[in-house]
Amino acid sequence: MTTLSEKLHVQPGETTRAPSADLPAPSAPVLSVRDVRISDRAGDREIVHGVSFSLTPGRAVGIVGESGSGKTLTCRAALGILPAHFEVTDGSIEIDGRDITHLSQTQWTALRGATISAVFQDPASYLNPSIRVGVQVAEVIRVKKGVRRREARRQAIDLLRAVHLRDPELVYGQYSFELSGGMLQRVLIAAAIAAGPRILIADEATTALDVTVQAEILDLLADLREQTGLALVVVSHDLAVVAQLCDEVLVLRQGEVVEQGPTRQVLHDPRHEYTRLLIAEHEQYGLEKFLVPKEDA
Ligand SMILES: Nc1ncnc2c1ncn2[C@@H]1O[C@H](COP(=O)(O)OP(=O)(O)OP(=O)(O)O)[C@@H](O)[C@H]1O
Repeated sequence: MTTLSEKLHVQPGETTRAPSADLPAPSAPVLSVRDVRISDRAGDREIVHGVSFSLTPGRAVGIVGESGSGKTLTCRAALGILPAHFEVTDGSIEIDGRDITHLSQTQWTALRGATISAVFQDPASYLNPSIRVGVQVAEVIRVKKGVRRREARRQAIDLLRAVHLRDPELVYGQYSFELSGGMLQRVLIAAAIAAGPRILIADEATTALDVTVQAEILDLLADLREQTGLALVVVSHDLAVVAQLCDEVLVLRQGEVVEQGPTRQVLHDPRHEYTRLLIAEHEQYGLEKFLVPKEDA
């Protein structure tokens, strides 16, 4: 069975980022996506028709749009894990100023996890049901940081505490079936931030959770962003999630960015008919409670 390290695409040799004179200034973008186009070679069709955004540390960008609009493919391109026969056919993706669209698998292993990481929907599917969850997080730490098992265990417990799991020692020894969906997503977030990435992609990470737990996970992501300068890419079909977390939003429809701008501006004063439609659909879920009136913003 594949391990959590493999599922998170973590390879030995990835190390936690150490401060370096080579690092760009804190305000320089950690992620720049410029006019990225993604095609399906098998079907000979372009799926994503030019997406651009830029993310500096501690900022959050949201990508919203209907199912199949290309949100996940855009994220997978930034993670270097596009499905077979998909490729970036135009544009560029830079992480820390380095173009990553043509990296080899080996070059990717030095970057992924330690610089850019991700959490997806359905956290249970990323965990092995027959191994204690804490051991799986510790294994990610051991592989990434090359530390001994005892130290990896200590750091795993610290991380479980950092993602606000009550009684992290107890959780460390539990199996995935003993934990709720919200707890499992916290465990996955702990694993995703284990090597101190600068960018975290949260792709429908709260979609399967009930509203209260979803709010707690969103608070956790907001805390991480504030306290560690983590930059977030938040993919959601739920505008309320994006309204709560993101500074900027991109509205995707059929692979096309139909609207993009500061979240409040786009959600208060949508220019595109499709954005208006999305907002109308979400009003019943209480979107307005996340939107501070413009004059108070
Ligand atoms: N592994 C794959 N194999 C074949 N086609 C795919 C694959 N992944 C995505 N696609 C196609 O690419 C298009 C964009 O998919 P993507 O997953 O990026 O959409 P999305 O906006 O994230 O949708 P959802 O909200 O349903 O996840 C889809 O229409 C789908 O047909």
